[in-house]
Amino acid sequence: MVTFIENIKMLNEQGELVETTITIDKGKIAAIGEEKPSDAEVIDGKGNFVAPGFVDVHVHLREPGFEHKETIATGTRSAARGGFTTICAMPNTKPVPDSVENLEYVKGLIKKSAVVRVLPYGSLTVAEAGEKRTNIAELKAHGAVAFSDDGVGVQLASTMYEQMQDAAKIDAVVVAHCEDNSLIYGGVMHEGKRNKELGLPGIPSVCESVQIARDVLLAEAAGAKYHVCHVSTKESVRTVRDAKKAGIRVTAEVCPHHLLLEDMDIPSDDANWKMNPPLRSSEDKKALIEGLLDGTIDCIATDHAPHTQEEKCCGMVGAPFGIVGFETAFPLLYTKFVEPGIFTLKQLVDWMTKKPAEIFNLPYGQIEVGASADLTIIDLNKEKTIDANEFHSKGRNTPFNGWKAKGWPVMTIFEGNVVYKEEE
Ligand SMILES: NC(=O)N[C@@H](CC(=O)O)C(=O)O
Ligand SMILES: [Zn+2]
Repeated sequence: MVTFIENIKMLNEQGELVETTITIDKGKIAAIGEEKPSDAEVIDGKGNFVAPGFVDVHVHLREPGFEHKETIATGTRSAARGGFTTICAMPNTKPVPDSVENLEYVKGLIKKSAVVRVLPYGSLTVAEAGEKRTNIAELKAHGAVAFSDDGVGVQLASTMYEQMQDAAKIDAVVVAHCEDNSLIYGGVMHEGKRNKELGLPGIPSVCESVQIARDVLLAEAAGAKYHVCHVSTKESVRTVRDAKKAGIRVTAEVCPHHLLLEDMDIPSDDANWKMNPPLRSSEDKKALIEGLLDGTIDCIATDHAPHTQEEKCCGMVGAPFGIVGFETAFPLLYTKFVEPGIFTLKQLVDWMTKKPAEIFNLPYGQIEVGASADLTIIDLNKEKTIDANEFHSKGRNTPFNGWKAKGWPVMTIFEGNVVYKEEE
């Protein structure tokens, strides 16, 4: 069946919005800017903006093992509502995809219930325990998109180095949650001014940056492609910038919440403000924005990390780290950065589509003839108050509840099929 989207605007290379049409045939983009084929089913774009389906390289779907927090079905419906059509699932599940058998099991679950494309990570170590190395060549051959022990840092330099050496041989990307366990000090938020006011234990910035510094040197020695998860501090940005200047193959992501919030915004001992890495200082936030703008940071990833309300009920100490992200990412970033002219619309869209796809060598994130028909239609003028109770995710854990934002996805198309449509 042929689908024809009319009355739609897309970004051109110059970053201007131009009116166009998109013809979809057998799940692929068949034509851009052409006339309606006679037999086509028509979607009225209502003058809205069409972006490539968003690509998120850092998400937690919780299944298998933690279905009380999220399932592949709810997580991917949440992704679709946020405009995401390709998401890379972190391996901190039970079991961890650390063997071909476990990876195949996870792939089977994805096949059964995902409504958007889910690309699973393989872990770097068995059970993400940091000790025994996984066979990444074998995992890559069975479809692991990249390799990470996200949720924890790889503590031993030798483990990281040896995995990077193996990754370099097969051109796989090593993706790191950077956190030195000896520098966490039982912290639940950033070590600065606000944690003292709230009487809560702090995590110093150096806990992150020291491991990035180690890893970029290991990546240089191994000749590996290395990607840093959720960069949160100014020292981390500087370290990545210096490493890039030195020719090291490093890329980095930043999360919406680290661009939008800082530790002083935390209103009280409320676990909906607890995530790892934590919200840092206002100088850190500024450095992250500068890092994106000067190309030090390559892309935006949500780190969608659902937890139950019971787990998040009773203050930060004892609650798990993490906040949900899919259903608020684009409108918040559009409202706070594109509307005031800090980012252009093209920059924001590229950081959420083309750029992450490039890092992981994925053939997605661009609207072009022959590509998978993964599209997000966005009403840039629509304003709405964020209501966590409306989320398609099981998670309600967000610090953005009650925020007003503009630029809401109204329809998400994955492989030519509508997987999300806003209720009118
Ligand atoms: N980011 C978080 O605060 N939590 C993530 C783990 C992670 O991404 O490090 C989770 O799995 O809950
Ligand atoms: Zn992490």
